Amino acid sequence: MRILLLGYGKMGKTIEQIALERGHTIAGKIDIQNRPEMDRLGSDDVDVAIEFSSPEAAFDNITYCLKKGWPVVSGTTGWLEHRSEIENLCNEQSGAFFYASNYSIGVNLFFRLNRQLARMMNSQDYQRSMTEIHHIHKLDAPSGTAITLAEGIVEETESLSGWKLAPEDQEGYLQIVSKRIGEVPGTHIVRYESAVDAIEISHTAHNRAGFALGAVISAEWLSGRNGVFGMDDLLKNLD
Ligand SMILES: NC(=O)C1=CN([C@@H]2O[C@H](COP(=O)(O)OP(=O)(O)OC[C@H]3O[C@@H](n4cnc5c(N)ncnc54)[C@H](OP(=O)(O)O)[C@@H]3O)[C@@H](O)[C@H]2O)C=CC1
Ligand SMILES: O=C(O)C1=N[C@H](C(=O)O)C[C@H](O)C1
Repeated sequence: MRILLLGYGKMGKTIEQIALERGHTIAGKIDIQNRPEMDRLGSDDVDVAIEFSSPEAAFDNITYCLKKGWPVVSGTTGWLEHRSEIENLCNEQSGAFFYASNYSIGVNLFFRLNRQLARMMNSQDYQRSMTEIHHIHKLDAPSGTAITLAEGIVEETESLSGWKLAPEDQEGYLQIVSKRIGEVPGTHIVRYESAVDAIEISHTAHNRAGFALGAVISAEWLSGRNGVFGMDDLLKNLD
């Protein structure tokens, strides 16, 4: 496939390496400096755009691609208040849009484990909390992955009605603590604490290769499909 890399930072570069290893070609590498280069690419020059840019840029980038008729795989976090607008545009254009807050297969297994544990703990008297740790360059907090985990816990827990980012803390809300340390690629910890014991589950990314591989596999999977998709569609047969 001819892949347009929209956002050529830490993720864009890792995706390029994995895409080339899997036999794909790169139709363009776009970042903030050379964005006008996209205008020179025609509808037929790109098979799929993989978009990992910034919270401020994602909405315009995805809109641009869908209007151009390019299928889009996006992993940018921190812009999801506009998600339904993008999904509507995709459907209006009969386009293809794939989104995941985290493309790592391990994290998507962790999402399922998290939900199952939350369901088991629903009627148990434990204090629930979450910590996410990322590198100091990250622009958004909490991480998109932490939000997905929190949504899973809130949906499975009758006593919770939402989440709050620390230092905000309110009864009936799951507190998420965001830490920014060095070059940490991404760690998520869910903790249940009682007077007598604690249960903790965690996922630790050792590098960005798992995210990038998942994004390239998603782009391959999206080929020939129209509609709005996510990792649950791709991993349907994983149960
Ligand atoms: N879903 C997932 O699995 C994962 C998601 N992410 C998310 O992906 C996003 C990118 O992460 P990462 O690669 O680490 O970040 P980087 O800051 O390393 O890279 C972002 C890139 O986007 C470019 N960019 C900024 N604005 C625009 C624009 N308007 N048009 C085109 N390109 C633009 C930047 O250009 P310049 O350098 O010139 O500013 C930079 O090259 C983040 O939101 C992050 O949370 C990250 C890892 C995994
Ligand atoms: O910015 C990052 O680096 C990451 N962002 C994603 C998120 O916000 O969850 C995924 C991963 O944790 C790395």
